[in-house]
Amino acid sequence: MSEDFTREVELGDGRTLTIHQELISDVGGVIWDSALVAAHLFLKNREYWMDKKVVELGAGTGVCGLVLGALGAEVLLTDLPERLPLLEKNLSENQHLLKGKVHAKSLDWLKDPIPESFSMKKCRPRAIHQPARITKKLWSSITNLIGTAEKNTSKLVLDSNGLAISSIKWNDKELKYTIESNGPLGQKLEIDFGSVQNVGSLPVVTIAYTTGENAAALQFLTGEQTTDKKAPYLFSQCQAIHARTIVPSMDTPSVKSTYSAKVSVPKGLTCLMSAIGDGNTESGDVTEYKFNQPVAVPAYLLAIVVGHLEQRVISERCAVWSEPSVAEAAAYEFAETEKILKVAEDVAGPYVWGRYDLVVLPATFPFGGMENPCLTFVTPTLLAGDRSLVNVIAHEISHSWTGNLVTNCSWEHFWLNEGFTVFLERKIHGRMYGEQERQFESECGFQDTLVPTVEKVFGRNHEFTKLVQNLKGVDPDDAFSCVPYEKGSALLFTIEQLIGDNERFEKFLKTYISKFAHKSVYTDQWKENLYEFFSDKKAVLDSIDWNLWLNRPGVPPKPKYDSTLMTACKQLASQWTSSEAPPTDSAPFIKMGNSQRCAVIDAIRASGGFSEAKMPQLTTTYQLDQAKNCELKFSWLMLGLEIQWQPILEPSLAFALAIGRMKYCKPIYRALFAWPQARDRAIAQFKANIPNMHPITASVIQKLL
Ligand SMILES: CC/C=C\C/C=C\C[C@@H](O)/C=C/C=C/C=C\[C@@H](O)CCCC(=O)O
Ligand SMILES: [Zn+2]
Repeated sequence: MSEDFTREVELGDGRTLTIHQELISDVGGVIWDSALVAAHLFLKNREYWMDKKVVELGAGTGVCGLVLGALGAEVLLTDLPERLPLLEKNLSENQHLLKGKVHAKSLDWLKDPIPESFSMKKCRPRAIHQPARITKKLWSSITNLIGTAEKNTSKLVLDSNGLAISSIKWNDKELKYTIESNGPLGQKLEIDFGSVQNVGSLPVVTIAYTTGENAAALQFLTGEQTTDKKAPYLFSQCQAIHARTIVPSMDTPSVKSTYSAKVSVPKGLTCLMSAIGDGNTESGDVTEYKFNQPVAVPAYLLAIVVGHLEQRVISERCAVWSEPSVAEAAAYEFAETEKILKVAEDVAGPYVWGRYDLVVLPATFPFGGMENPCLTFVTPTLLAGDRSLVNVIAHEISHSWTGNLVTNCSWEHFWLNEGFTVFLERKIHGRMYGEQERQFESECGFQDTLVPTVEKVFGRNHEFTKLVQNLKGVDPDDAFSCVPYEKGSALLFTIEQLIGDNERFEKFLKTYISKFAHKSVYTDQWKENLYEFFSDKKAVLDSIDWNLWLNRPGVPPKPKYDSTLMTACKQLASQWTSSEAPPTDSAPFIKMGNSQRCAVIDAIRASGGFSEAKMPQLTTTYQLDQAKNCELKFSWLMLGLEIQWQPILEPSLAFALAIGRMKYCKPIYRALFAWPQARDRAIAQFKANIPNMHPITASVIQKLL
């Protein structure tokens, strides 16, 4: 919509407020309507407001401020400096209607106290009660180099979701465009080139837009919600289909493009992106950062983080960024990053991305890690203090080849990203800690993660237990699980065993990566390449039931693992499950590595029906309630929840509240919602915490209800 328009707000006493669209023009129709809805909600609760001395509204609430002013309230509106002229213009145009005083002042979001989001119990339209934060709308205009348009190109179709487009130009000429709903997947933005001649080979389209208030890819945190509780914070999560909530794009992994960006943030905050930093300049109270990503990437790998960050150098090409209070812990935890990267290059080939930095995000980050190029995002739950969870770093580093270089062409073939990456991650683990460890990690993944997910979470006939899935009409976030990771890596493990030559299989991996680098692939392309490389092993490959592995639901045939380490775990577990007199000596457990300790607890879980009576002794013998390692703590919590052991309730609620990593909070909430005695408390806790949760996490947990 590019025409200007005004909206009327009936005040209910014969007077009408006229409000120009440009007051919130930078967010356009979507938010404009929610602001009007909020205004009408305010009107419905006028008596509630009239007893307020001064109502203080956060950013983006000018419309409601006007309504309250018209009703006689004294209102103090804070908003971003660049919006004040709009606000003041609207105030003066409606001055004759304002019974109360409405003041507008510039929001200095680093210094101003966050306006108390007053407790308007009766109606809390979320769009209103956002305390003043980092600009809720990510102002941006992008210049899209569309590249050489085909001769008869007349239209460009992009994905959008909640973006407020204010103009689209070809060089300086306005282009016509339409926005059509695409259901829950957002909107289809169709730009019509037909009205202009093709000027030269590099048509440049400039789209001026802003993101919506609730862009799913973005989490805005107030200072209070960060680890250090100092400065506001912003981070993105675009995978799988959220890039379209922050940039008009071909939001599919089958399209790749380079990108550059200029980002202005308030002085004192650092901005990083999934790209190479290209310097920054300060002017006044703003710092402008420039970035360049010269390697073509799919839209889901666009990433940005803004916060009070400190850097710790690990090597010439590796560093870790975090809020100051965790900087030393992060530097220690991830000190081996360069070593892991070198092993990965040996397995997969040259590292093409230049830098490999890590940024430790606040606890609301929904995933263990996200493989954003040049800048892996990680959860603070990896800060175990003993480097016992750096397999996630090996995983995200491996994505530099499988996923970021060779990319699944669509989310139905997600296993080409994740199954291969888990396989590479464990190859690195094997190189660093021995083949038995690789076999053990692989068996844990199959036995303790894949099997319970298929059998207990989805059911063995569920579509999402297939390797290649049909996701038509499905939000990939809802289909996300360990299946592509563990079923995919188990298939590769099986093939490698059948080929009977690990070295030769690793050569195949390297060749496959080199052949499909910078491309997007689908399963049959990979399979064809496999047969080509092992043309002398056709009979062996034909012995694989491909339809069962690729297209059938359920648990696949279990590969043959070296179970030396797993057997030790199962033996210790059986001392707890089978004998009346469980062990009292913690030494055998303490001597084990963290993965083995988790395997002991998971084996007890898998035995089914572990006696509640033994939980106190198990907990104290191994001090599980004090576990610093989140993987071990999670296994213990799930054991207690699965047998509905009363003392597990409080620690489970506390863990799910503090940790936004879905690998943990989703199964914990699912178990709490299924426990009659815990359900109401868990639902109340979840709903109260939604404003502090990542939008993706909140949406996924909401669907468990
Ligand atoms: C079959 C599902 C198809 C596509 C799903 C794609 C993306 C789902 C979206 O939710 C994003 C997932 C991001 C995952 C990031 C990191 C993982 O590798 C680790 C997740 C588990 C963990 O927390 O360790
Ligand atoms: Zn991954």
